[in-house]
Amino acid sequence: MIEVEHLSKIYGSTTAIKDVTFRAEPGEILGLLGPNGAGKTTTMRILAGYLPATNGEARIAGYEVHDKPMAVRQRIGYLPETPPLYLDMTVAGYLYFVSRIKGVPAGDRNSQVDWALDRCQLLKKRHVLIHKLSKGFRQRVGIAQAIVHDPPAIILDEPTVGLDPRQIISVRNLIKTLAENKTVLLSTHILPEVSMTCNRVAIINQGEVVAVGSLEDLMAQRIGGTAYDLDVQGARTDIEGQLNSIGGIKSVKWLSDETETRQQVRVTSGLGIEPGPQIASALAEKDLPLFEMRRVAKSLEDVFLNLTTEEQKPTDDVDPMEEELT
Ligand SMILES: Nc1ncnc2c1ncn2[C@@H]1O[C@H](COP(=O)(O)OP(=O)(O)OP(=O)(O)O)[C@@H](O)[C@H]1O
Repeated sequence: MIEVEHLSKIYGSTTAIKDVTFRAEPGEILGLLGPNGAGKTTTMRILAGYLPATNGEARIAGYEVHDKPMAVRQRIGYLPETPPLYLDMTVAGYLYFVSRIKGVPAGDRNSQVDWALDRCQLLKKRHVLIHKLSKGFRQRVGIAQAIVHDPPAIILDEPTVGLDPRQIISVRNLIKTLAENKTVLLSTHILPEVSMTCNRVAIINQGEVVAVGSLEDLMAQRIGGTAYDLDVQGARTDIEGQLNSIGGIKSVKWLSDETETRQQVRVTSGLGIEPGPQIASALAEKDLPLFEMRRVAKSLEDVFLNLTTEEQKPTDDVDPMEEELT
């Protein structure tokens, strides 16, 4: 339903996005996750037909956004970061106005407005002036204007930014109900938004998509390695020698002072390698007493930091977990 292929946008000397490729299917909420300036808004504006791409293709329901702008506009609903609201209009008046602009036939406008008000739980606010609404309700009006013509694809730029926690929950729930029979693409720079709302994620950094997949897949692919924290007694050279004798160990990092008799050490394995049993037996082989061995869970936050900071790292071999240690 939403397809982006090798999309690039260059503003003067700034490459805002480069070779961006992803797709989202009906019933899916795809999160476009990236830090500020990553290129999320640029990608969405191109998809919504507000901005021409420099290269590549973007299609909505099979229609190329540049070649078929009218067909695309009928099939897409777009909520920009700042919703384009007319504050002196009533909620229903504004939605009626938007439905007219979006080409809803005159005879269908009232029913479409009622439908959008109902979907966004705004029926009780229909006669209220928009400037009297709270930020959360204004965001609902912003979403209602995006869906008033019942498009199959919805694009939401940072839909919960600036809302209080209760409003965030309510807007997230609304987005989930919308996705039951539509395709939703939403951008965010915060990871919890993705884990709470989205089925899949495309992580974008410095204009490039660095990973696409379900959260579970990304966790498995990107952090296939395993880390253990050990509390072991003995000389560092003996401990290190035994740990490095195990195949697939990527790094051995000391967490305690060398002078201590018991050493705290973090051992990290390479992708797809589970070193737990060998660690225990390698240390036992040299009579190095192991007091504690704890598997360190890596979170989605680690994956995000790893993916979005890769270019600033000195080498590819750096353990993503080192960031939390330094
Ligand atoms: N009109 C413009 N002219 C020049 N550079 C621009 C323009 N719009 C965006 N950029 C640059 O393109 C890059 C991507 O910006 P974009 O707004 O798409 O990122 P973003 O991920 O949406 O970030 P944010 O969450 O801060 O809006 C940034 O380096 C930005 O400075």
